[in-house]
Amino acid sequence: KADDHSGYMQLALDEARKSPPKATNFCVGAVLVDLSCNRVLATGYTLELPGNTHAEQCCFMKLADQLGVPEERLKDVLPSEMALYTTVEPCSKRLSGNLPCVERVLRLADSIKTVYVGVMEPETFVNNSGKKSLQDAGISVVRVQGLEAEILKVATAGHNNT
Ligand SMILES: Nc1nc(=O)c(N)c(NC[C@H](O)[C@H](O)[C@H](O)COP(=O)(O)O)[nH]1
Ligand SMILES: [Zn+2]
Repeated sequence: KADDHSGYMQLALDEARKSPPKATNFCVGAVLVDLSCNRVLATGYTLELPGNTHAEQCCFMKLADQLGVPEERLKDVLPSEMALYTTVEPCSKRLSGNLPCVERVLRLADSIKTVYVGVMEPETFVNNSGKKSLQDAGISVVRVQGLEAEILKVATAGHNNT
């Protein structure tokens, strides 16, 4: 159904709420969906897994773990029709210097057909969007409207919102 997107984005937002607020990142939630059977294969939220992990990264790491492969081999075992829902667009630059999520998504470009985002990344930390590199790789980037205020409130919970 066309309105599945807000359902999955709401699910991603529920995940984001679990993320421990931090001043140096955003609290984000992500959901990986197998479109062929409309099933959630993995969820993730910022800092869910040890280290300075991002929500999208956690989805991929958890799914790779479930499928018994390293994250780098995920592209060989993923179903061919996936969608990634993430409350904030995948990062294309990280102040920590860790591998941006756009790069992680690009590795899976044969499987991930569409990335649904709740908001584009605010310019708090970096001011470039990975939208174009995703689109250049044939991945659609679609805004899911309606949850922006809630998503941003959760995302910036660790920021001194003076
Ligand atoms: N899409 C997305 N998912 C996340 O889970 C997350 N935390 C961010 N946040 C983007 C922000 O730009 C980076 O958090 C800062 O640039 C600091 O970089 P680190 O997170 O320390 O690597 N963005
Ligand atoms: Zn990221």
